[in-house]
Amino acid sequence: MPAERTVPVGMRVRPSARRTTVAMDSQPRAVRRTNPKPTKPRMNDAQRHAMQDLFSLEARRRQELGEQDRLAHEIRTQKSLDIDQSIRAERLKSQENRAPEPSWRGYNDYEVEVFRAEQEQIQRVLRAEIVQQREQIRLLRSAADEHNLAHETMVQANRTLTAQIASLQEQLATYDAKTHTLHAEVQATRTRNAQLETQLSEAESLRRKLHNQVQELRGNVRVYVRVRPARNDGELASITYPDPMLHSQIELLSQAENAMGQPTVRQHAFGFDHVFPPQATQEDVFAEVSDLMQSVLDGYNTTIFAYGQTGSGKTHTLEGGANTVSHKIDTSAGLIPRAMHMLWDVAHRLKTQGWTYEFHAQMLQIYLDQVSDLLASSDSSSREKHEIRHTENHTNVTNTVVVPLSSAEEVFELLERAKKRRQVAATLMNDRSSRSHSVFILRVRGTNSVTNEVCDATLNLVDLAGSERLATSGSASDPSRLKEAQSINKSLSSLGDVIGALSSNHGTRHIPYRNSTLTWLLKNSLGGNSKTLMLLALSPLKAHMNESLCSLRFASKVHATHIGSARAIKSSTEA
Ligand SMILES: Nc1ncnc2c1ncn2[C@@H]1O[C@H](COP(=O)(O)OP(=O)(O)OP(=O)(O)O)[C@@H](O)[C@H]1O
Repeated sequence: MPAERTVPVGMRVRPSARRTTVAMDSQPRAVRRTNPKPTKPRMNDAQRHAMQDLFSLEARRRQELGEQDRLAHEIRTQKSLDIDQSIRAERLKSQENRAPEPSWRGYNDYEVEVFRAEQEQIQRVLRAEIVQQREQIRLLRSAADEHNLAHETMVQANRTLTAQIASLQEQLATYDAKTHTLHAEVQATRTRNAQLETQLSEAESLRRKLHNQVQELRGNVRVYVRVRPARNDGELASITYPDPMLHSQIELLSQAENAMGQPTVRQHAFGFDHVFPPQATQEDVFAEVSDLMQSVLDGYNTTIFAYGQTGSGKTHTLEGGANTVSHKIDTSAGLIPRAMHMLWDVAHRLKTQGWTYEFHAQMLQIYLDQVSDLLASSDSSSREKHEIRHTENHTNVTNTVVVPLSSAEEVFELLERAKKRRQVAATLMNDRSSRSHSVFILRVRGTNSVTNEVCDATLNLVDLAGSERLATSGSASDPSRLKEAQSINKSLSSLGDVIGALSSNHGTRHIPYRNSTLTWLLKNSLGGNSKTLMLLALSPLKAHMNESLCSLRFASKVHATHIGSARAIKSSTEA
């Protein structure tokens, strides 16, 4: 195996390696010089292989080093080429810009200068970018802050609204529950009210029924008292109504003197079927009278007479402020128009049970004890003589106008016609005082096509002349007024006599109906076969206290009268 080794082409041998080679070469020569031919050391195969590996490793290492040197050389070469190229480019650029020639200090300085300039330029650009970025970051942060703040506010507002919604929902639920409870309560109250109304209505019907029974047992004379409201026309009397629930009592306090001549107060208490205080309306009064209208359709003769001193409200109660324009019932309408409307209404309802009713009206006046016809023409009235005739159940007055009525409204025209003919004269107590008795007579005939029943009844509504005494009315000084007052008082006292006789009559005693035209006309209405209502009108004034007491005493007498039980007048069309 040779001691020299071959170096690959292009591979530079390092000095150390060369030295090693020299040492290796010199040593064997010296050995060769000093020693006789040495015996070749023998290497075994393993050593030989190790050596071969060593050599091949060394060869590879050297090859790699040479390769690295070659690459480094190429890079340097390339770099110097690049620098030359950039120098040429810079020269061209400077020539183009006519910039002063750079002060050359060699390639390295120039390279450093260019590099520094580039770096400074890059730094400037980067700094500017940094500044821009910072500004953008600052703006973004500020926007983010604002956004965060707005978000926070919205979150807060949202939280508040959510809380409010929850609270409102809670309130709503409470209200719902309350409403539900209230609905249930209202429903229960309505049911209870309906029950109470039914009970009340039943109780009212029972009350009226029992009341009618009591009236029939008492002989069918009812007495109602009505005190008219004050009209600023004087000092008020002391009048009280002790039983506001039953409305049946009235008490008056009067000034008097005792035996010693000292002033004392006297109490006068009266009881009637009903007492209406001044605040009672026309409707209230009619409500207590309306059952009598049903009695008329059932065939009972019925008489209502208004009694009381002048100006106490008799005409107002019976006729009221009749609405002559529309002929409708308004609040001031009195008993007569209301009664007519009710009769027509009930008659209309009874049609379904086969009843057909006919109505005929008359209006008479008794003035100076003479009957006259308020519906007759003015000429005939003065000439005609009227005679009162009684059959068993009915009373007829000859030569009087009987008007068939086809509607309730027609009665307003009759009242107007009658009012014009009624004798009205001025007195000291009432400047439109009615100096005559007026009688509205309604004949009712009902026939039933199913049962063939016939009902005949008469309704008398009597507006009596003022009951005042001669001294207080001022009639004494005027002969014609005196004659009127005497006639009025005579007929009213005859009425009292008849009622007195009826109350003490047991079927044997003579009843003085003929003592006055008034009592004779009302014979069938007072005699026991009819229902009678006396409506006493009272003045509320202290100045009329004595007249009021007289009227109350007379009404008490009537109230105490028993004149038998009324019976309906019924027959059959088949008879
Ligand atoms: N209840 C009342 N409400 C309102 N005003 C009333 C009432 N009663 C009577 N008046 C009024 O009192 C006045 C006299 O009443 P009215 O003419 O009815 O008395 P009278 O008793 O009929 O009198 P006379 O016997 O003189 O005819 C009238 O103006 C009437 O309107």
